[in-house]
Amino acid sequence: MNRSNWKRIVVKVGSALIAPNRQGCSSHYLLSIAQFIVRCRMQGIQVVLVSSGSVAAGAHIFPEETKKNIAIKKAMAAAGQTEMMATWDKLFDFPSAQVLLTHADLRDRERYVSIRETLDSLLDHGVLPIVNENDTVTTDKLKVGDNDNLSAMVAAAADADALVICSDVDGLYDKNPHKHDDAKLLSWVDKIDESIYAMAGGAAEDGVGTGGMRTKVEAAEKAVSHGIDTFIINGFTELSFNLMLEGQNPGTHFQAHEKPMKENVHWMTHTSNAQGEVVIKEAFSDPLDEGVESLTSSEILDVKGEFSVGDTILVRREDGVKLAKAKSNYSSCLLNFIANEGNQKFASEFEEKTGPIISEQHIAVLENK
Ligand SMILES: Nc1ncnc2c1ncn2[C@@H]1O[C@H](COP(=O)(O)OP(=O)(O)O)[C@@H](O)[C@H]1O
Ligand SMILES: N[C@@H](CCC(=O)OP(=O)(O)O)C(=O)O
Repeated sequence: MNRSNWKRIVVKVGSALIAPNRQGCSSHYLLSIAQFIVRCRMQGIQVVLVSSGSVAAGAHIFPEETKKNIAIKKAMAAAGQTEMMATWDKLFDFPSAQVLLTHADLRDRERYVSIRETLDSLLDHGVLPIVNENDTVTTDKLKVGDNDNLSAMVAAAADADALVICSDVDGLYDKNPHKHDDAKLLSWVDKIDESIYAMAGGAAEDGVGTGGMRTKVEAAEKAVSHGIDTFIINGFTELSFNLMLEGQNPGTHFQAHEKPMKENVHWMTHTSNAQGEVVIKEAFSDPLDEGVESLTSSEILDVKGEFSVGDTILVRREDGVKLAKAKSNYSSCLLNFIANEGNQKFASEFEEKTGPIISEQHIAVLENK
């Protein structure tokens, strides 16, 4: 494991580590993680901490029967966030900073750049950013939903060299080690495909956490395509961190792509959320790779969702294959109007003046065609 080029890393810590019995936060398992962070900083490696645990920390404040209510769950998070931050802050003799984000922040290009600038400022002044999802304001449309994927988006925004995801198992196994005694640890993954996802299974089963091994693989896929080495390690054992500091891999190492995606293409592919989609004629799809100006309203069969100029949309082929994600230069309302066959004369003149439907500067052609 080549750790020599690490200048900045992101460490993700799940609920089970910071609120192990869901009766508030405990630093019991955090001491070795805090020591790892301190020793990284002493070696000149900047660290961003992504910490779950606010919901788990706040859970005991609310009656058991109310905990399924989403508004109560958000209140739990708000109440627990203070305790989560305080639990971490008292372990360090340097300042920490609360960074609360939603997916709405990360998928907005202007805010994404602003987040990067703030993280750079904090890190350059020796402050430890402690990132969590801003559960108080999230909705189904605005949230990332799990801190595994959030940590990968933060690692991309921070342009980190490595992402270390702390789990309650040693890493990714070929099947769930809690259900199969013969499960074998994968110490190295150089290609994340359906076979890897099949090993990870479904969503988390522990209640207050929201990740699971699948979201960790999703996070790894996002990070490695940005050129970020990703590790899943056992956060409960000090040995994991000692081995990491010695340049050894204690868990599962997902190899960073040698040729990472261009930054804006990665953002469009893995962070930006499509607010709607256009369905195009099957016969058309090939020239999409030859230039976006060839996509005109005459090729559009359907416009789905409501979106504005500048929003990200999905370009889907008639047979359902996702072709690209791109910034739309037209609103859904206008596209519906010009895609209507009765308006073709107006449409061609309008498009001639206004320009291509999707932006050539902000497009990610999707590989899973
Ligand atoms: N193939 C697998 N390898 C490792 N863990 C797996 C696998 N499939 C499912 N799991 C489950 O995923 C859990 C780890 O994810 P999660 O529940 O989010 O906990 P944490 O966030 O604390 O790591 C493991 O405890 C295990 O029960
Ligand atoms: N914002 C939430 C994150 C929940 C979450 O992702 O939990 P986990 O799967 O344990 O990392 C919280 O602080 O509880």
